[in-house]
Amino acid sequence: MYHAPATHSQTTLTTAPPTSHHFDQLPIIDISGLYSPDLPIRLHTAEALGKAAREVGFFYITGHAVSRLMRSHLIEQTRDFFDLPLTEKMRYYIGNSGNLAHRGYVPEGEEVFATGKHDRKEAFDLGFEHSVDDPDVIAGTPMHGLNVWPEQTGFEAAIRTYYQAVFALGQTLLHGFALALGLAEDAFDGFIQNPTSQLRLIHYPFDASASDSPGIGAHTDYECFTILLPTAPGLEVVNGEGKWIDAPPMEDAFIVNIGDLMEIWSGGTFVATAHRVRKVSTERYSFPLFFGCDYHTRVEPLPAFATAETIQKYPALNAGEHLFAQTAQSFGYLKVRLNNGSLKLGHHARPLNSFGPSEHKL
Ligand SMILES: O=C(O)CCC(=O)C(=O)O
Ligand SMILES: [Fe+2]
Repeated sequence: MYHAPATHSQTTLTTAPPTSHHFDQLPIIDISGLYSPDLPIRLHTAEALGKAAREVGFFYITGHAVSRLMRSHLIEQTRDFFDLPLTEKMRYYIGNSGNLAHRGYVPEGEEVFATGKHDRKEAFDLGFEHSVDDPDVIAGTPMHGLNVWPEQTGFEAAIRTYYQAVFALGQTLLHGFALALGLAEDAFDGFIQNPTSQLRLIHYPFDASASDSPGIGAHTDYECFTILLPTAPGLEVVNGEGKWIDAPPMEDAFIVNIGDLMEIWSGGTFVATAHRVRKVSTERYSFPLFFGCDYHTRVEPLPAFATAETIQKYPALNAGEHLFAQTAQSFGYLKVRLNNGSLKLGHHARPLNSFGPSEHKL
C-alpha cells in the first residue's frame, strides 16, 4: 500500500497492513532462471517472483550473481570504516557533500524521523554516480553527483564493485518483475536511465540495553524495490494478520522487498509490505540498495493497471522531488537549510508522516 513517505527511502505505515495474505515466513526464490537466454525459463522464474511480490511483497533470493567475496569485502571495509574515530569519519560528513549530492557519513543523531526519535545507528550513504557534465549535476538537482570516498585502503574498490554487482542484480530483477506483471521485459527500463539508487552502509552498534525494543519504525520503502544484505537478525515484516514475522539473514541470500513505486506502477498488484528493525543486543550491519528510478519520473499506475480505482488510490507523484522532500525533512544538515531559507521545497512537498498516527508506528 502506498502512503505519503515519511523519511528518505521510507514511508511510515499509517493504516492497517494488507489483510489478504497469511505468511509465517518469507518465500525463498532461486532467481538463477532470470539469467537464462531462454525466455520460457525466465518466464517460469518470473512467475514465482510475481507470486511472492503479490502475496508477501518480501522474499529471499538465491541464485544471484553477487559473489560471496564481494559481499565479504563490503562487510570488512564497512566494519573498518565504522571502527574509525568519529573525528576521522566526520571528514566525510554527508552535510559537506557539495551541491546536495547527499553522499557521505551520517553520524548518530543526524537523521530524525517524524516521531522525533533518532535511531542508534550511523551510516555511510552513496549512490549511482552521475558524470560531471550530466545536465542534472550542472543544474544542481538534488541527489546527483559523485560519491564521497574515504581514504581507507580498499574501501572505494570494494564498495564500487559491490554497488555495480547489486545494481546489475536490480536490473535483472526489474526485468523479472516486468515479465511477472505481463509486461514487456524492458517495460521499466526507460524510467531507470540515470537513477539515484542509494546504497546505505548501516551500522547499528552493540547496545546491551536494547532487548527487543523497536528500532527503525514500521515503514514501507519508497523506491521501486530494495535489495538488502543484513548481517544479523532484527528485521521484521508484517503479515496479513498484523503479526510481525522475523526475517533473519540467510546464507548466500538477499532479502528483496517491493517499494512504493512498484506498488503504484502496478496499481497495487505488487505490495510494498511494511517492515521494521527491532533493536537487538548484537552489533548489526545492514546494506540496503534502494533501487530507484530517474529523478524526474512521474510515477502513476501504468496503463495496464490504470482503473478509476487505482488512479484515485495512487495519485501521480514526481519520484525525485518527493524523495528529496522527505530526505530534507529528516536529515539535520538539510533541516538547518530549510529553516534558514537557503533551501526551499516545492509547495506540494508533503510533510513527514502526513497521514497521522497509527497502531503500527512508533
Ligand atoms: O536494517 C535493515 O535490516 C533494514 C533497514 C530498512 O528497512 C531501511 O533502511 O529502509
Ligand atoms: Fe526499509
